[in-house]
Amino acid sequence: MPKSRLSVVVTRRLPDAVETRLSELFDLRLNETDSPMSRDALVAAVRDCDVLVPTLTDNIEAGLLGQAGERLKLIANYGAGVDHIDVATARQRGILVSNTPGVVTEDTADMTMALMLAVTRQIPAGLAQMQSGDWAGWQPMANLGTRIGGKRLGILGMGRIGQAVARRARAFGMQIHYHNRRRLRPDAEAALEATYWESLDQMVARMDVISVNCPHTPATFHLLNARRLKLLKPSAIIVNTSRGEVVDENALTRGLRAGEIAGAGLDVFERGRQINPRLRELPNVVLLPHMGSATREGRAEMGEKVIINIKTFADGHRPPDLVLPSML
Ligand SMILES: NC(=O)C1=CN([C@@H]2O[C@H](COP(=O)(O)OP(=O)(O)OC[C@H]3O[C@@H](n4cnc5c(N)ncnc54)[C@H](O)[C@@H]3O)[C@@H](O)[C@H]2O)C=CC1
Ligand SMILES: O=C(O)C(=O)CO
Repeated sequence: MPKSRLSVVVTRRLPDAVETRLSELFDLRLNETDSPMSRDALVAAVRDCDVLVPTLTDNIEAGLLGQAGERLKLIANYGAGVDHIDVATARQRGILVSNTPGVVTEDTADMTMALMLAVTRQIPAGLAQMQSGDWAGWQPMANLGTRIGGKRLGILGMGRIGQAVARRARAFGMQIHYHNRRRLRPDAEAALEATYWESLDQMVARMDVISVNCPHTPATFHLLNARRLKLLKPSAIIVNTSRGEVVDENALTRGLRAGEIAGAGLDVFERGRQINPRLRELPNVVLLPHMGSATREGRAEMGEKVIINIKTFADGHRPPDLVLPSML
């Protein structure tokens, strides 16, 4: 295949095979350091490339897009979430945005279940006993957790990942409930034996576990705010593998400390690495470093999707994973 003249800038290091394939197809520029590009480096990149491949650690905001050169025509995000990209401004400037949905679904749903079990079955506390050598041997009343079988799971955002969580949770014997922007089609709802709640307030008040799986958008920012968090049963736990901004992290921390919420399993945080320090101190909280989709297989497939999106665009067609402002 002849080498396209498209100039592609990738902001972080990607799997070797992905970088190799990109370099075979395009004029590729990599960020050799694998730390997020400085704003100056990003400005230089958008001024002088046809395609930018950012990740969620880049802030592709209106000011940056305002400095983009005429050449920039596609932002092919390496990741499903696009809340770090001003998609509306990109659209106004004639820049397409694509993402990598689907290939992150199953891994992120697996991690959602892992967090749910880690919190309800106190896995970190057990691990700590084994690592410190403090285990006193089996005791009938030690290390008691809560069974998830038979419990009510409320999924906030019943899209790809939400539905994959529902499939897994059903296999664990949980009852599936959900709140979504749009109700699922009756056949999809029936297949998951899922109960739809039009009112998020009513759903959160009745669940044993809440799983946050909607994207971060202006409409979902602090969807679980202080008022809603107060509606939760004191025995309920929250698992968030979507974006930290959907949950008011300070209000969640207060609720956990006050015993108004039983526990939380969090893969994502409202201010990135600036995690509320009080969250770290809580025994009923399991924190992970945004690793929901982090499998070698998934990262390779994300790269393949990026390549397909750029290649399709280079061939004069609409990228298959186009993100439109109306979708957000
Ligand atoms: N922790 C991790 O490593 C990962 C996190 N993610 C996050 O998960 C999010 C969801 O991913 P997918 O399931 O693939 O997306 P999706 O687009 O398939 O599903 C999102 C669902 O949320 C619903 N939704 C949107 N706005 C809503 C609102 N205001 N109220 C109620 N529901 C609303 C949509 O209707 C849709 O059904 C991504 O946007 C990303 O932020 C994705 C991959 C990995
Ligand atoms: O794809 C995403 O949105 C992530 O959060 C990382 O895979």
